[in-house]
Parts: sequence; structure tokens; C-alpha cells
Amino acid sequence: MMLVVRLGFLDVGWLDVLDITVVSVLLYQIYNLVRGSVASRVFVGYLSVYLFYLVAKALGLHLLTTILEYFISVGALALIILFQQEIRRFLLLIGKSTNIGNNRWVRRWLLRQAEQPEQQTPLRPILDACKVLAAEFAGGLLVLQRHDDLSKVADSGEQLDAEISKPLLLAIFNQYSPLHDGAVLIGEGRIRAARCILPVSDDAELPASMGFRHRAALGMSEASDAAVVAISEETGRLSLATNGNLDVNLSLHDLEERLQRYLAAPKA
Ligand SMILES: Nc1ncnc2c1ncn2[C@@H]1O[C@H](COP(=O)(O)OP(=O)(O)OP(=O)(O)O)[C@@H](O)[C@H]1O
Repeated sequence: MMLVVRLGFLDVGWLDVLDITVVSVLLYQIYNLVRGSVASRVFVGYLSVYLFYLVAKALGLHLLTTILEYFISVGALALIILFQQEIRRFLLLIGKSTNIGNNRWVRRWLLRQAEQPEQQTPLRPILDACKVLAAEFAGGLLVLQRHDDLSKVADSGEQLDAEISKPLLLAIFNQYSPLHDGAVLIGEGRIRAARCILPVSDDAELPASMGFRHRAALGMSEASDAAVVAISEETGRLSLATNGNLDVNLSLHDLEERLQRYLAAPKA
């Protein structure tokens, strides 16, 4: 192995540098995922036990080492159960950034699919409906699909495939409508479905005042590249979730600008 430096008795090669860099990046990502949650304390506790185990092993304390070994192997299983939400988020993050089937060039050159002209979603009727829903404190949740496939979300609700219109959106979110609960999915220039169930975010930093509508908006934006508009039933406030960020209390003008910018941005 090619040497980079020799530190006394320690030879450091390029592979060691690569190894340490990859482990550091992974540990940093894990820290980011568990930061602020109860799981972070469990994680630190587990690491402490592991360090204690290494010390006991180095000192040759056989009985203690055996007990800690059992504890650590059972603990690994417990960690998977405790961290299931974080592991899911981590895998979703990887899946999102390596979703090659969604990549334009892969689709075009490898899968030999003809490039479909993207259907533009008309924003005007959506914004007009949001304005009324906000003014009337009716509440609403609208998912605006971009490139990611949201068939599962569509399947969770009632299929519509209707033209996007302000009166139809208002009719859906009318409190007496059987479709008003859940989210409306808008994609490919159509209202695809209503009454859809969205994944709920478990972000510990979201204020307690935010209920499940806003958690669902954030969750959907964490799991896909969709833009999600939430209209609060309690306050009439407009919020927009994109890429795992929730912008709250937006004016209609701000919402329009952000939506236009986000939907027009090229695919990451
Ligand atoms: N996971 C979800 N998927 C789709 N819709 C949801 C989900 N969770 C909540 N909703 C919708 O949000 C509505 C309101 O939920 P909740 O009152 O908990 O949210 P909130 O954020 O406090 O909203 P508001 O500010 O409007 O009161 C529900 O009746 C439902 O229609």
C-alpha cells in the first residue's frame, strides 16, 4: 500500500485516508439524521458502551468483554427497531438521489424512451382556489407533482383525472364534500386524485403548533420532489413545502413566486 505519512509506529496509506473520510461522512450523515431526536441520545449511549467494550477488550478483562459483546449484539437489533424512522429517511434520501430511472439522460439513452413533452401545470386556478380557501379558513392540502412518480400517493385516494379548475378545487375542499379530507394530487396538467394520504414527517424541529396537515406537507416534500401547499384551517395561513423545507405564513404573491421558481427549475 502506498504510504502517505508515517506517524511513529503508525503507517498511514491512501486507503486509510479514504476509509476515514468515508466513515466520517457516514457518521456525519447519521448525526444529521438523528440530531434533536430521542434516538440521538440512544445512539450516543450505544457508542459509549462500544467504546467501553473496546477499552475492556484492550485491558484483557475477559468476563466484562463477554458480557458487553452480548449486550452490543442484542443492542444492534434494538437499534434497528429504535431507528426505523431514521433508517427509512436515510434510505429514502439515497433512493431519491440515485433514482436513475427518473433521470432524463438515462431515460433517453439507456431506456430508449422518447422524451415526453412535460405537461405544464396551470398555476392560476390553483392559486385562485388557495386564495379563497385561505380567506374562508376552509383548509387544504395540494401536492404539485414534478418529476418523481407519485402513483402510490394517487392510489391511496380517489382517482379523478380532471381538468384543473378553481371551482372544482373549491368543491373538493368544501367541508361537506366526501373528498375534502386528505390531499389533492395535481400532476401532468390534471387533478389526478383527491383524498390522498401523504407520508407524515417526524421532524422534531417542527413547532408543536403545526398539526398533521403541515407534517404531511413536509413529509411529502421529504419523500419526493413535489411541491406541497398547505392551507391552515385554523389560521388561513398558506405554507409551501419543498425539498424537506416548510415555508410558513406566505402571502399569495410569495407563494406564486416560489411555486413558479420551483416548478420551473431544472431537475436536480
Ligand atoms: N397524512 C396525511 N395525509 C393527508 N392529509 C392529511 C394527513 N394528515 C392530516 N391531513 C389532513 O389535514 C387535516 C387537518 O389535520 P390537523 O388539524 O392535524 O392539521 P393542522 O396542521 O393542525 O391543520 P390546521 O392548521 O388546518 O388546523 C386532516 O383533517 C386531513 O384532511
